[in-house]
Parts: sequence; C-alpha cells; structure tokens
Amino acid sequence: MVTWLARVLRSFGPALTGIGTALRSQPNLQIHLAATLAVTTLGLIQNLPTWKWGCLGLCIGLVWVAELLNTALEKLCDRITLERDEQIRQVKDMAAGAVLIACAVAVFMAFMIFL
Ligand SMILES: Nc1ncnc2c1ncn2[C@@H]1O[C@H](COP(=O)(O)OP(=O)(O)OP(=O)(O)O)[C@@H](O)[C@H]1O
Repeated sequence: MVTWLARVLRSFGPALTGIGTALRSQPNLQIHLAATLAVTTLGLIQNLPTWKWGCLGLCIGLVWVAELLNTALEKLCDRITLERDEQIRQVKDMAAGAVLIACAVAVFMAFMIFL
C-alpha cells in the first residue's frame, strides 16, 4: 500500500515538470493561467454556487488539457521534421482545432456562469 502510494506520488513529479516546462515556453498557456486566475477571482467575488464552480472547473480543465496536448503534439511533430510536410500540417491543425473548440466552450460557459 505504502509502496503503491509512493509510486503514485512519484509519478506526479514528471507531470508537474511537464506543466512547468509548457508554461515557461508557451505564451498561450500563460494567457490561460491569467484567465484561470481572473475567473477564479471573479467566482470568489460573486460567491458562485457549487454547481457553477463545477462547470467552471470543468471548463478550465478542458482548456488546460487541450493546450497541453497541443503543445506536446507540436513538440513531437517538430522532433519528427521541421520541413514542410502535409501530414504534420494536418496533425498540428487538428490539435489547434481541439484548443479552439475547448476555448469556445469555455468562453460560452463563462458568459452563462457570470451573466
Ligand atoms: N512542418 C510543418 N509542415 C507544414 N505545416 C506546418 C508545419 N509546422 C507548422 N505548420 C503550420 O503552421 C501552423 C502553426 O504551427 P506552429 O508549430 O508554428 O504552431 P504555433 O502557431 O506556434 O502554435 P502555438 O501558438 O500553439 O505554439 C500549423 O497549424 C500548421 O498549419
């Protein structure tokens, strides 16, 4: 049990390092961090009910997950080739599309929650 718990906790290290690396190198993620702090502060000021906090948390998580996976895919693509490549273009465009959808849902939900 203790060994299992230690292994689970140890796996958090690389995950947190990955988030930190992405945060330092990606201006988009820095914008997401600022937006996360802004809506959380607004939520505290408006004293949101629990269900709205749940919606807000899901939206924030959705955007962060999409952006982190997009960043990871971009890095992987650039490792494969920096030459113009149609397949790479499609992969990067699809990943960017996922971020766009996540952000659109988050903005829509923010309007629903705060207005
Ligand atoms: N190797 C490539 N071959 C073909 N098209 C590419 C290639 N690399 C990038 N692109 C095109 O340029 C777009 C931007 O790619 P890039 O890697 O510069 O991402 P980015 O704009 O820096 O994204 P982010 O702002 O999330 O870091 C891609 O969506 C794709 O359409």
